[in-house]
Amino acid sequence: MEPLARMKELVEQITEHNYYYYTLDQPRINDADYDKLYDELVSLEKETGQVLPDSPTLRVGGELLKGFLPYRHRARLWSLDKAQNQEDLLAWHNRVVKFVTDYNAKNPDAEPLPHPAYVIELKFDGLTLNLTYENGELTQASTRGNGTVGEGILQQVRTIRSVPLSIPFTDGIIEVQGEGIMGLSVLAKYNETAAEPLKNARNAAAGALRNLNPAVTAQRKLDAFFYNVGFAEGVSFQDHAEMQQFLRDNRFRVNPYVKYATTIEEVQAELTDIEAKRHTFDFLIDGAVVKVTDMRTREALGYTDKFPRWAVAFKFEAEEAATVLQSVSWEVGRTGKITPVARVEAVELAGVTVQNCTLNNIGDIERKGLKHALGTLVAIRRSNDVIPEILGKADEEQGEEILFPTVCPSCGMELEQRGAHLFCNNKLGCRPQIIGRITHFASRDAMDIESFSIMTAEQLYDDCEVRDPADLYGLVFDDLIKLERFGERKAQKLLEALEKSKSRELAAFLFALGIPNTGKATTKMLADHYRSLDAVMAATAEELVGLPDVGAIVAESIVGFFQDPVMADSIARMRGYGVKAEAEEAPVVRGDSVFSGKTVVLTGTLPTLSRDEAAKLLEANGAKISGSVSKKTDYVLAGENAGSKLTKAESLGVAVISEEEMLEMLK
Ligand SMILES: NC(=O)c1ccc[n+]([C@@H]2O[C@H](COP(=O)([O-])OP(=O)(O)OC[C@H]3O[C@@H](n4cnc5c(N)ncnc54)[C@H](O)[C@@H]3O)[C@@H](O)[C@H]2O)c1
Ligand SMILES: [Zn+2]
Repeated sequence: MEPLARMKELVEQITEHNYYYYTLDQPRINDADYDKLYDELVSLEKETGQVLPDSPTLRVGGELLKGFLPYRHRARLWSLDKAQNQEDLLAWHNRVVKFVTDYNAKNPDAEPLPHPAYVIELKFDGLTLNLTYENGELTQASTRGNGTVGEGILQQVRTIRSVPLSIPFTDGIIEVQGEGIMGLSVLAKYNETAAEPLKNARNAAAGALRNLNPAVTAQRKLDAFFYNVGFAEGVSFQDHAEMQQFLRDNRFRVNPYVKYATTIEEVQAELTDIEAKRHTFDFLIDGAVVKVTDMRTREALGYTDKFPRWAVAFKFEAEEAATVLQSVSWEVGRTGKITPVARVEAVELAGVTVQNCTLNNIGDIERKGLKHALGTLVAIRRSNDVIPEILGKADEEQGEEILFPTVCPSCGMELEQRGAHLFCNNKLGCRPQIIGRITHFASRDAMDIESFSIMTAEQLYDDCEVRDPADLYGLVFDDLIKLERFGERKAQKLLEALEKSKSRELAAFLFALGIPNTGKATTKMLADHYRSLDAVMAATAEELVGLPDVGAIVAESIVGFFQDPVMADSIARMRGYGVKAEAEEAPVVRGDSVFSGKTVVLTGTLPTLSRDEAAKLLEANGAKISGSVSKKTDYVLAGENAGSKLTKAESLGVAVISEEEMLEMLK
């Protein structure tokens, strides 16, 4: 196709997408695909040296919605130049450095511009807000609109609790800019009871702020972060930090995640760090923004038609895509829970090919409006390190119905619905459940039965009638030797490993049992507290709820588990075979250490100690180890790739120490 014809086509398509995205808050394609079209247009314009008069590359944002009063911003609102990768970022940095060098050479008499230093902020994914304060009173709030004129949404913005209605600065008019957002936990909570669940926090925030009924906006419980003073009478700032301080002093919510860097290498390292942490924030970000800190340099650099030359948005790899939902299968887990697993048409997502997605449970399928979505386009997202999840339908088309099973796909037993989940209760006769339970029982953090794998569990189920972890202890040499791929040595080794496991301590044994809703931290705590299996088994729900990190659901799970005759019988048989499950001897505790009586949380990978070793060492010095960070935490011991616990510690002002510092403190 002729470049010009293709450009016309692209202008038309992008204009249409912009309308759906900016005006209706109902994007029809995902951002990655949109960016591809946009980039193609930009490069064609460069190649041909021509820009069509109605090209979207000339504009910021979109059309105004009728029903809102137009508002003319006192200072223009800009879009941001984009860097898709480190190379783009470096090119931007080089342009800035060159500009500053040339500028200083050309203006020998003026005070030279400083060597560029940068600030890195998160790029919040919500709706741009411009707030106007006159003599200290909030008098107007508007969307970005086309950058010059936006829509007045004062009534809507007033519903955001963190937006100040009046501020200490009362000497004239100022305009501050920020982003209206919906917290991810707020969105999840809203969706729990919503008749129509919201798919995405960005659209939820943008849609609420541009809803003509402020009562709807209020229900969404929005929040906002502010990052810029766009216009101010009689106020000027030397650098970004000073401007931020002004925002804070005037009680605007400024996001705590702000980093300063003096070299581009530091900027690059910071960007990598933010991308790794992106899922630990309770709000959506689609990148990070790098800005020159010095205000005189910003002014000298100036603006293009569309964006400031002193800032660049570093975009993260897309983590959302649309693809066809092909089928749904049902998997039985070790607790009997039935999980729907979706097969989708292969699609590229953040660098990996995705074919399977989780759907969580039947309640989730209904809540996300997916009941009739087979064969249609769905939106998928990769979150953290779990397998991708389906967010909802990607278009209006009706597909075939996803039929929910009434009997177990594996054993045929009738299923029971508990809450949003389906369960197969056939604990003694449902193969995948039993194999899952036995494999978990043998795993490293549990009974640590060496060389045991899921394959071993399958073989033992099929050929030795092992139906319960207790059956493992009844196995003899003659049973094992007849198994495929089992030689004398292997059979002997497994028997020895089983024998050895009988001495595993109580905490490991409790974890091995696989009590629903109880992880390693909880079973360890139970073992430390009760110090005997009989005492744990006799604990009441009331008693359990009084223990750290145990809520009503966990307490009920524990009590219910030990009341189940199948489990009680299994435990009795194991003890009959000689499984001890005794508490570890209480370590000798030093009372005079700095950690004595302190609560410590461990996170990330430590340079020399394993987390367990560090925890033991701290406990021997009188510390209490906890699984979650709160105001009561005294120290967070953080290693590499520390995630949300570190972020939380920083936001609560809890002391963060490294392994080296801990060892120093123990001297
Ligand atoms: N899917 C679609 O149909 C569709 C359509 C249009 C645009 N888009 C997406 O939107 C992007 C373009 O968006 P744009 O021009 O509205 O915005 P932009 O990416 O150019 O970014 C500018 C905006 O970033 C926001 N921002 C967030 N944090 C900030 C910070 N710390 N400092 C400064 N600004 C910050 C501001 O609100 C500002 O208006 C595209 O790349 C595309 O991904 C998607
Ligand atoms: Zn079953």
